[in-house]
Amino acid sequence: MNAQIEKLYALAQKQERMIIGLMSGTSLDGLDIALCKISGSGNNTRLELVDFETMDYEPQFRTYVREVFSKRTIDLQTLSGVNAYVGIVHAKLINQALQQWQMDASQVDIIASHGQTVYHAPQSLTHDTHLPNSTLQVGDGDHIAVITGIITLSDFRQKHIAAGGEGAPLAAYGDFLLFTDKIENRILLNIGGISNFTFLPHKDSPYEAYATDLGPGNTMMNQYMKEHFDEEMDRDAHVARSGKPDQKLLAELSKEPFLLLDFPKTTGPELFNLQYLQHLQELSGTTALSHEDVMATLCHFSADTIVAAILKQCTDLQHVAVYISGGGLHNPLLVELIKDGLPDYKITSFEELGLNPDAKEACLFALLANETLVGKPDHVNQIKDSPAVCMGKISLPA
Ligand SMILES: Nc1ncnc2c1ncn2[C@@H]1O[C@H](COP(=O)(O)OP(=O)(O)OP(=O)(O)O)[C@@H](O)[C@H]1O
Ligand SMILES: CC(=O)N[C@H]1[C@@H]2OC[C@@H](O2)[C@@H](O)[C@@H]1O[C@H](C)C(=O)O
Repeated sequence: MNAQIEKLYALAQKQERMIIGLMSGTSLDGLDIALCKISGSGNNTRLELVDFETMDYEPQFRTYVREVFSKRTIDLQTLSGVNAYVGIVHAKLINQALQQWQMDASQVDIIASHGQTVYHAPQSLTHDTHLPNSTLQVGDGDHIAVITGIITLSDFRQKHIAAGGEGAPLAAYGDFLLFTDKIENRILLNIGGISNFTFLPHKDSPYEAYATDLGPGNTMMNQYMKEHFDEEMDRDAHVARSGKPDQKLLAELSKEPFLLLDFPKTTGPELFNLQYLQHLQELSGTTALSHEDVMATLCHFSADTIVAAILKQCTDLQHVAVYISGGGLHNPLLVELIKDGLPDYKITSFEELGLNPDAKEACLFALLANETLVGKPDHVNQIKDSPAVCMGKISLPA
């Protein structure tokens, strides 16, 4: 037997595994690296976050990725290069993190790599019924396996689509197994570039768990800050706080058909971007707004979308608690507006559930890899409209 396959077989039989989960989101700020100790599988999964680091990207990384990021027309040579380049950069950052943690690659069993989404194209975006739902993550797993010397699982979203999903959000799989409660109906709200939530009804509830994207989280605010202030983000909402939301633009933004679709659904910056904003400013006669007022409007738009979605899911439920993770948790205005819109619900940081909110998504991929190695697809057969499958492709270091 190939020694690497033998190793994989042995890993699947261990009591517990050290798995590195990786996530790189739309904001392109850095690579989230979560070192997780995982035992069991399914409802018996135990996940301990041993170490976590966000390794910052060099500006050159952002420049290369932005050349192909959520654009309909790109240079194929660049895409091909970026696929390998992202894998190589991620592998080197893992090696650096291991050095920082004074660990040897031999102490890590598996790497679970999300890669970098460069295009997400559900049919709700393309309106093309001949082409299937599709999504593209770059950062090839073979490069990661060869450079780190660690068996790598990657490209998790393709199986989800192959089995009938949209390739996202995958959060429900981990959230359902780790955070379902006996009494509380939980909303695990993640505010990344795009906002999404997992609805976790309490254990005896007749309702089903599911995860759905909601709309923009930080992405439009980030894009606007980059374009007009040459900043990666509106740190602590200074700019948005100094402006006033414009009701005409807000009303135009709120007409977006995606917002009216039933849950679950998915989206990305392919829809919510600056060209889209410009178009709606023209439609609403608000092109003369100050940059500060546009930022205030975008922050309100993200908050309103999130509040409306939570109310839509939870209005008839009791014991609802909302746990927030993702970078949006650090935007004080956004969180304030969400709290104002949901005065009757418990709203708190996801940290209360015992896991670092910034590490949540990277941990998810570690858990998904663990399920692929030792779980069973029917561990997750109670998630609405999401196929019960194990995900990820296997790359061997040699
Ligand atoms: N102090 C802060 N003030 C305002 N916004 C912040 C702050 N800290 C983080 N953010 C926002 O959070 C973003 C990073 O969030 P996160 O890491 O969850 O995004 P992501 O991983 O790129 O998202 P996704 O996984 O959805 O693509 C930043 O780009 C910024 O918009
Ligand atoms: C296609 C893609 O990369 N989607 C991401 C993105 O970032 C947030 C939201 O949009 C979510 O749908 C998803 O990531 C998380 C980890 C998920 O799949 O649950």
